[in-house]
Amino acid sequence: MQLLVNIDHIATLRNARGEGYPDPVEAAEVCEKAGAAGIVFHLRGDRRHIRDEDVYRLKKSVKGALDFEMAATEEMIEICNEIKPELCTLVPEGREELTTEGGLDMKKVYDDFNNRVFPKFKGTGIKMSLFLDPNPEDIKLAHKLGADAIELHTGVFANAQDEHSRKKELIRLKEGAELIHEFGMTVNAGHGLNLNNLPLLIEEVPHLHDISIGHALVSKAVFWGLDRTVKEYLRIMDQAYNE
Ligand SMILES: CC(=O)[C@@H](O)[C@H](O)COP(=O)(O)O
Ligand SMILES: NCC(=O)COP(=O)(O)O
Repeated sequence: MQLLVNIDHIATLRNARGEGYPDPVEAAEVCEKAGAAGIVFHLRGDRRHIRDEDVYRLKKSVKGALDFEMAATEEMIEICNEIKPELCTLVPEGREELTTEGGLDMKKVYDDFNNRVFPKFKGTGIKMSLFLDPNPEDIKLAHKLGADAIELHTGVFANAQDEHSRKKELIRLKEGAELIHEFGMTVNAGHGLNLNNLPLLIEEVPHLHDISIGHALVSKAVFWGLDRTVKEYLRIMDQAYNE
């Protein structure tokens, strides 16, 4: 299991004043030095945070895993194929949304992904991941499509308002992870994770590989600094895993 830090919101802060700081590439360097295994970014169609030049600079600078999150548009496919990250995570993207609101609906996207999207990545060496809710039907279709990995959407678990709904979603995530693993795909997870909910996820959900965390980690770093914050995430991941 490894921590990948999403640096989108370093760019949000930079863009708020149109200055060149804080620099997401410098943030990525600090996170890797603190022990993160890699970096995640979401290049959105509206470029609200990460911009094209960040992506090219990240490609040059990041030493560990690079996870390129994107909508499956022709524009993004072209940039991703040029960058050749280790992992490409396809996510649904709504222009008006504040953040990604759910996983891909595989029934809706299957034909398009099968006929248009996946063929464009064939032979590139880029591993393909799909951002999904823990629905068995979606996971089965992702396997049929030939995905290498599934990133389980942990937002419902993270935002659960009461113990009952949190436990219910944890069971779905656990069963989802087991199914993904049975199919031989890598189990990744992310969205809305923080220092409070992460230990429970790790204790209950098996086979986790990449855990990607952005907004809460960057927010905590405003007070603690990135180095201390990344090290604290790594410490609690280690503790929860070994409990
Ligand atoms: C796929 C996912 O859960 C998040 O990485 C999300 O795509 C991040 O996007 P924002 O950073 O714009 O919220
Ligand atoms: N894929 C999830 C991610 O990169 C970070 O999501 P969040 O922690 O910003 O919600």
